[in-house]
Amino acid sequence: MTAQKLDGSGTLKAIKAELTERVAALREQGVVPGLGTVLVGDDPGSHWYVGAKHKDCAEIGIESIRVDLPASSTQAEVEAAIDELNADPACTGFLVQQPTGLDEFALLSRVDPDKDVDGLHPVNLGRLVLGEDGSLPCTPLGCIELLRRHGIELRGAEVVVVGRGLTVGRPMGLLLTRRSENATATLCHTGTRDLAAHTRNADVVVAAAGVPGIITGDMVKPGAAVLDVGVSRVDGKIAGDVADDVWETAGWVSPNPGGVGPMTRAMLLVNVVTMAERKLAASKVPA
Ligand SMILES: Nc1nc2c(c(=O)[nH]1)N[C@@H](CN(C=O)c1ccc(C(=O)N[C@@H](CCC(=O)O)C(=O)O)cc1)CN2
Repeated sequence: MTAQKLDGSGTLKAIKAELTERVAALREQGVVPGLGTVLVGDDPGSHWYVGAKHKDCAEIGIESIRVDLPASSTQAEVEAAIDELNADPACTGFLVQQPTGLDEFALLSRVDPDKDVDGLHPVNLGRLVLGEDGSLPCTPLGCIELLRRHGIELRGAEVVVVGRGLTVGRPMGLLLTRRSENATATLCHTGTRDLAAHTRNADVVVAAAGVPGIITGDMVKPGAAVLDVGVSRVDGKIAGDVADDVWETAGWVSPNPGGVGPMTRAMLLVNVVTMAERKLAASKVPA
């Protein structure tokens, strides 16, 4: 048996087509959505990601505000760039591309929560815990949307998330256990005694440990869906958390590249457009 592909690249294309219509409707009402990015340093991967985000925006009618700063930038200089985007009315929302090599929590916390397109500001993570409206973190949201668009049922499913990082693992557990998803989520991490015992029982495995090949075929229930979130570089090539033999056991696998990465970009676009729509709706409410 060979697993079917959870096609992130194709899904990104479909989502862009849908968003193009929503952006056109906003523009007709005089609202031009704008995405800002702050990029620090010369990391080629980060440059590629930021370039791809702005290319996506251009394709669907979102304006771009790109702030690229040298690797020598201080915390204060990056915070000044954040303050400018917070105050810029042309910027619907923005993100600071990670990693920056600086105090990332301080940078994240400085972003206006209502302009936080990454959904990682402490206020937005709090809103997620409380079930209030706010931006949702792009990578875990992208995983859920990828499953939904391939007809994979989450309601009542056993989902094992491997990794407890702030950008994927922790918010993933919160998203999966919302009433709208109604999955049972288990968060595994380096302190988990028997990882395979958990993953073998899972209908869905989300591998976000950043350890190349940590999930092998013998650790997966036949027919399960396996999402490969980990991104490591081995000999200059992307290496995911999912070993090749998983394709022989699983029912569905997200390739890497071509799976969760493009979905992260798709959800970023969704967040920008949703923010612009919310601001427009709020401006119409009589005082
Ligand atoms: N502020 C943020 N920084 C980072 C985030 C984030 O969500 N917000 N996530 C990652 C990088 N990332 C988004 O910024 C990201 C990762 C991967 C992709 C993607 O489309 N990847 C392609 C392959 C690209 C390649 O060949 O290198 C794929 O998977 O097909 C987009 C965005 C860390 N930083």
